[in-house]
Amino acid sequence: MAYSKKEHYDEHTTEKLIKHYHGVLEHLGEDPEREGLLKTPERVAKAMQFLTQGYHLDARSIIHSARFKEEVNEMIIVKDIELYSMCEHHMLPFFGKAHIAYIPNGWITGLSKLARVVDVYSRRLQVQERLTTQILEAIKESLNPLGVAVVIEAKHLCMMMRGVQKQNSVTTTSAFDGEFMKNPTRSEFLKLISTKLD
Ligand SMILES: Nc1nc2c(ncn2[C@@H]2O[C@H](COP(=O)(O)OP(=O)(O)OP(=O)(O)O)[C@@H](O)[C@H]2O)c(=O)[nH]1
Ligand SMILES: [Zn+2]
Repeated sequence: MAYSKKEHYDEHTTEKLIKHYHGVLEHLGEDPEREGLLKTPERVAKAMQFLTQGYHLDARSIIHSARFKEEVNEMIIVKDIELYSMCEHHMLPFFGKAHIAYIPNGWITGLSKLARVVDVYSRRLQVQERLTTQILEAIKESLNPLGVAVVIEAKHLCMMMRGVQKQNSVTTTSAFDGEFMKNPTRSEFLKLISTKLD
């Protein structure tokens, strides 16, 4: 699949979504013809395509586009990668941070590519657990590292704005592979992601 940095708006999809969101506004008791809402179906159609653009991106080709041979055997961590996703149950946002680490085995990748991989899988309808393991699997398959670790901390609007209405709960999910299955390596990673940079 081609890897493009452009926002993805498909004309045909936009036209179809506009009709649906026009209907949604009506069903919610709004007047889609009032001035403030005239362009809303089109705006929402484009916003939703932006927020789900991950379906058109391929994480493995992103990593392969900046994969370098390098004899490094130390843990590489990129932490506090902000993410915005949407829960597949309510189509409401969940947002937070991802922390990624890997121990290379001959190959490294561009640091920004790890953040792009987070976007590839977060810009879809998701559950946080699957998002976490998909990121791990893409790094594992593309770099064949000695170990990979992914931790995601997120707040879910479906638990804040509606439903149980809990404003302060944070969900943490994690996935570990290879060296990170061993306690000392995992502990070092968890310690390093909990320290703050000033
Ligand atoms: N495991 C998991 N659950 C999620 C995630 N995002 C939302 N949920 C949960 O998905 C569940 C869906 O439960 P349902 O009982 O079918 O839906 P609901 O009646 O709207 O549930 P409430 O949110 O409890 O009102 C809820 O418990 C949500 O909190 C996620 O990323 N992972
Ligand atoms: Zn939800």
